Amino acid sequence: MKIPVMEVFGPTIQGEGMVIGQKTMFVRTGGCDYSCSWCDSSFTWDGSSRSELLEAESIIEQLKKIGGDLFSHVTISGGNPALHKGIAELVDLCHEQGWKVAIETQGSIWQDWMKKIDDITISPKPPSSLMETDYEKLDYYIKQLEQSNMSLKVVVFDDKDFYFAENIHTRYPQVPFYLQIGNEDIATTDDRALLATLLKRYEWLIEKATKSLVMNDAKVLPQLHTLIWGNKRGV
Ligand SMILES: C[S@@+](CC[C@H](N)C(=O)[O-])C[C@H]1O[C@@H](n2cnc3c(N)ncnc32)[C@H](O)[C@@H]1O
Ligand SMILES: Nc1nc2[nH]cc(C(=O)O)c2c(=O)[nH]1
Ligand code: SF4
Ligand SMILES: [Mg+2]
Repeated sequence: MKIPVMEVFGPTIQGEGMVIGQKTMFVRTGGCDYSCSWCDSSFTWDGSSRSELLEAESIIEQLKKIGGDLFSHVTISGGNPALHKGIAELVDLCHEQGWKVAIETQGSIWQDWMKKIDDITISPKPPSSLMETDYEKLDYYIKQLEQSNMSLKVVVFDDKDFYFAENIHTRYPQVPFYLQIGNEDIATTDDRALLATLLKRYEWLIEKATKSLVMNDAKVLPQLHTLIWGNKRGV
């Protein structure tokens, strides 16, 4: 079953969430059921770039061609990779190669192959995204993954987003929880100015978390790749 692929890149480091710092390859799929106001990967769904329809075997070939033997971990992101049934096969083939597989999704569409994933990041969207979370679907998702290595990650831009994050963490207290700073300027090429802004935002979010009783067990992170490479694509 074919999968729409926007880009395959790496090895680089996972810049976000539960396995931050992990050396990994990325497979970025096309298409999303959301359209977040601040999406840093909108080229996956806004029609500005084209995807290539690939069988899982071809994606494995691409990974080997681009990454050589310099990796043992593959992160599937998007867009929303949960749109694609064909990823079941891709995950199996990665595992046959001895690679671990991580996924980034917003938790809006369930696929049974989700249970095969080694590191699952579910990232519900706060009010600033202008998206609406379907809590019935999210409850089902979290329930299905009870036995899995899963985490929740909420991107925070403002106080309302932080309140949303507190609610998510309170609703699923048993799930490891990550706060991530939002990047408000996804177009700038001025890396130094962006770095300064992001570090200020990080300081602000740390301050919010340290003052919140609800966040006593939360982890607060920046997007590490953005601190290093700015808005560059494919890193
Ligand atoms: C591009 S999304 C793709 C996966 C999936 N659609 C999702 O949103 O979880 C990957 C991660 O980047 C985060 N992200 C997107 N735009 C961002 C921004 N401007 N600042 C910080 N994080 C952002 C998303 O919240 C998500 O956690
Ligand atoms: N280095 C790096 N880490 C990431 N973590 C999540 C990413 C994503 O776009 O899903 C991403 C990305 O694009 N690059
Ligand atoms: S859910 Fe993810 S890929 Fe889709 S629009 Fe939002 S941030 Fe972008
Ligand atoms: Mg990204």
